[in-house]
Formats: sequence, C-alpha cells, structure tokens
Amino acid sequence: MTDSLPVALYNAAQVRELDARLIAAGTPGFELMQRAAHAAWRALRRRWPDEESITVLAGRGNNAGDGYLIAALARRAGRQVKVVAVGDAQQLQGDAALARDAAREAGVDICPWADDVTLEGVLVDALLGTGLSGEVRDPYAGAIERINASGRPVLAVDLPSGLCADTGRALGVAVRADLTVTFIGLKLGLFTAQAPDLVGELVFDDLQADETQLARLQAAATRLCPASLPRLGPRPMTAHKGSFGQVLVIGGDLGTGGAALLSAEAALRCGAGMVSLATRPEHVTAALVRRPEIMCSGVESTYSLTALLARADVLVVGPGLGQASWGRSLLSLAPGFGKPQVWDADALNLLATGAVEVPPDCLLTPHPGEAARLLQCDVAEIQADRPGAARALAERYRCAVILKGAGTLIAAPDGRLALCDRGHPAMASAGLGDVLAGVAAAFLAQGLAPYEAGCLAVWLHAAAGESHGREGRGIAAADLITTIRHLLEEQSPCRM
Ligand SMILES: NC(=O)C1=CN([C@@H]2O[C@H](COP(=O)(O)OP(=O)(O)OC[C@H]3O[C@@H](n4cnc5c(N)ncnc54)[C@H](O)[C@@H]3O)[C@@H](O)[C@H]2O)[C@@H](O)CC1
Ligand SMILES: [K+]
Repeated sequence: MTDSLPVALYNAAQVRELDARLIAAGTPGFELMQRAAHAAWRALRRRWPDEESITVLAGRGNNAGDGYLIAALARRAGRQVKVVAVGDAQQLQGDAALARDAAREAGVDICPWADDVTLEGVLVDALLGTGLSGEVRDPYAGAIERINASGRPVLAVDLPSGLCADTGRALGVAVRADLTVTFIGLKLGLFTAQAPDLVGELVFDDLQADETQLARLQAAATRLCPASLPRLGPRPMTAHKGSFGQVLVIGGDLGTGGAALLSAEAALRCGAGMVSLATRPEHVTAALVRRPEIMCSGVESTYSLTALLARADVLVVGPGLGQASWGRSLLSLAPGFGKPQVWDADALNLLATGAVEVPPDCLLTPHPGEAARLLQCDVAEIQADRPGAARALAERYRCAVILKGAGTLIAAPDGRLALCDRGHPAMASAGLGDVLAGVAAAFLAQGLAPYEAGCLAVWLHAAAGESHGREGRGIAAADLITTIRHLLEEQSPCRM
C-alpha cells in the first residue's frame, strides 16, 4: 500500500531544482546529505535489524556522498562496514568529498572496486542517483551486475542505480533492490516501466524540505491515491435512470463476443443509468441470458446501428470489434456521434491504420502494443519512455489517453499526467482491458470529463485487481466487476 506517499511526482531535473532551492533557502547541501543518510540508515535498521555487516558500493557523485555518510553512521553504531569505491574515491568533490572524509574519520574501511571484491551483509547501492545520464558505463555496469548476482539484501539510495528517474527504464542495467529510500521528492521513474520490479519496498523521506518550496514547483505528474482521485457526486433521492446516461458498447465480432459483454457489464455495475450493447446477432441470446439488464441488439450493418446511436449518451467502441469489414463499418459511425466516447482495442488498431479518425476529447485506452501502432514505433520505444508516449498520444489525437501496463499513465491533451502505482501481476489476463473501458464509460455517463473518468477508472480497476491478485493467478476479468463496484461506493458514496 502506498496511499501515505506524496501525490506529486517529479523528474530528475525538477528534483535537482528542489535541491537547489532548499540550499538557496538556507539548508546547506551537506546537511541535506546527512538527513538523507539518517533516513536510509533508519530504514536499513528497521528492515534488517540483525545484520552485522554492511557493504556500501559508492560512485563519485552526491549519491555516493549519501553512501559514505550511511557507512559512517553504521560504523559508529558498531557494525562491520566497508565502502567499495567504484568511482575513484580521490576524485570526489564538494559535499561528497566531505562525506568520504567523514566516513574515514569514523574508521570506515574504503577499498577500490575490483571484479572479485567480496560483498558482505546488506549491500547499500550508492552508485548512481538522479545524476545518471545515458546508458550505464563500466565499471558501474559490472558492479551493478555483481550486486544483482550476489543474492544479498540490497538497499538502494534514492533510486536503484541504473534506473532512469524520469521514465522508469533501466539504462542498460539497473540494481534490483529490496528496499529503496528516496529523498525530497518522489521520482516518476520509481513507479512505471521496469521500476516495479527493481525498486522493492519504497520509503520516502522529505529531508524536512520546506513545503512552500515544494508547492511552488510544478510536478511532472500526479500519483493517484484516494486523496487525489476525482469523485462522483452523491445522487439526489429524485434521481432516475435517465439522469446517469445511456452507455452503448459496440463490439463483439464472431469469436470475441465476451469482450463487448464485459465492457457493458462493467458500465452497468459502475452506475451508468442504462447500458445497451450492439454486437453480432449470434451473441444476443447468450448476452441476455447472462445480463438481462443490458439492452442487447444484433447489428449486421451501420443501418441498424444508427438508431441505437441516436439514443446513446456515451459510446464504448472497440472491445472484440475485430478489424474486418463488420467492425470497420460500425466504427465508421463513431466519429459523427458527437458525444463522449471510449476507444479501445480494435478501434485503436483501426485508428492506427488510418481507416478512421478519432474526434477530439475522446478517451483512448491503448496497451503498449496498441500505443506503438498508434505512434508508428516499436513497443520497446513506448516502454523506454512511457510518460513521453502517453503525452505524445494525448497531444497527437487531442484526447485523454490511458497507457496501460504496470505503472499505468493517464495523459490529458493539456499536459496533465497521472500515474497509478496500484495493481498486481495476476492482472495480466484477457478481458481486464474490456472491463476498464466499460468502467470509464460509466463515469463519462455520470458527468466526469475524459481525463478524470480515466483516472478514477484506472485506480479502482487496479485496486480491485490488487485485492483479487492476493489470491494468486487466474483472475477472471468478470470477477473484478463487483469489487470495483464496492470500491467505488467507498470512494464516491451514492448517498452521503
Ligand atoms: N544537495 C543535493 O543535491 C542532494 C543530493 N542527494 C543525493 O545526490 C544524488 C544526486 O547526486 P549527483 O547529481 O551528484 O549525481 P549522482 O551521484 O547520481 O551521479 C553522478 C555521477 O555519476 C556519473 N555518471 C553519470 N552518468 C553515468 C553513466 N551513464 N555511467 C556511469 N557513470 C555515470 C557522473 O560522472 C557522476 O560521477 C541524489 O540521487 C541523492 O542521492 C542527497 O544527498 C540529498 C541532497
Ligand atoms: K543508488
């Protein structure tokens, strides 16, 4: 659970700016470094109270400075401590050099890096922090590989070395930590792309930063948590089904009929006033048996869809739609709909082919593969800079975008960016995206704007997935729907 962490997420340049402002406002850099070392040392003792030996792997910048001061604290507490200087310890400058001297004074043994150096006890990774630029070079890359192969517990100082603070990408190679203690501001890169497998437990310490300095700096993104989520208002007693919109789901070609049904069921369970489903005639009976509340129509062509569109308030198009002529022709009516809509799955694939154009102010819900097709690049490029990809899609299509995957991002065309750090690997299962699209559509139908609907839907979906994920593999997407409904009621009660 990360609900107690701050909401603001920063990139490396912004954290450097925060450091500079704190120093200019009267807190010396060395004082901040001491506070950082105390915070890390506290976290180390709490996590590994009985560990007698500590090996600090230090680089050459201020991240190393933190490491030398941690070593000094551990030595003074009677632990057996060694610093392995991966960068030349003689070349340290400024506060980092002062920290090295403090470690020497405390009696810490400092030895140079060698491929066969012994790594004992808890390893403190103080190689690279926010100052990392470009792919990790040797000897750091070799040291990181040794840390990962050691099987020892690892505490990463500020962020796992090699992890890009802006994107969560491992720059060639990155430390796999059990515990990361991060300072001053949360870095966006701690939460997305490869980061969830590298950061381990995350502890944040603001180093007693002046809140007014923090407040003045525009954050790169907002971390979704109960306090920062949009809410649906309570319902008046006089409410009727027409007050909360009619969601129309279009999809479910032969062989993928369940996808559209999952979206429709999710929209129903998240409070849409009415839900209808336009699908292949072959699927109507089964859909009605499962959910008689959904108004289910078999559509062969655009002719029968036109009347359904005239009654709808919100559209979900794409789940199980296919890319053949049936799906293509139905999708061709969506741009003229003129009301809020969610484009998912094959609607996005058809958008990427240029077969159709999406109107502005829709909500697009690509996974990384679909995002790559939309931006005409490969998936690795999307994953290398997920915040950049989400922003680029939002700008290009003038739509809100949910870029799915661990550390899901929600981007608005005006530049707002939100990140969801909830979720569970058991959620890697077919049909969960269809549910998400339906949940978001229900929120559009209840008056939220696309970005806000996306944020609320993503968080509830991830939190529900987490609670089911605790039971292990094998989540069926439909299982999530009732849990999402309960979480929504906790977050946005129907009656106050
Ligand atoms: N006053 C401050 O600025 C504070 C900084 N703090 C710590 O300082 C860190 C930032 O310090 P720095 O800006 O000195 O940077 P780092 O210590 O993160 O890294 C800089 C060093 O890494 C090397 N380097 C950069 N890219 C590399 C690559 N691709 N391969 C190999 N080596 C590379 C540089 O040559 C330089 O020696 C934070 O992460 C945090 O741990 C904390 O002590 C809090 C206060
Ligand atoms: K580090």
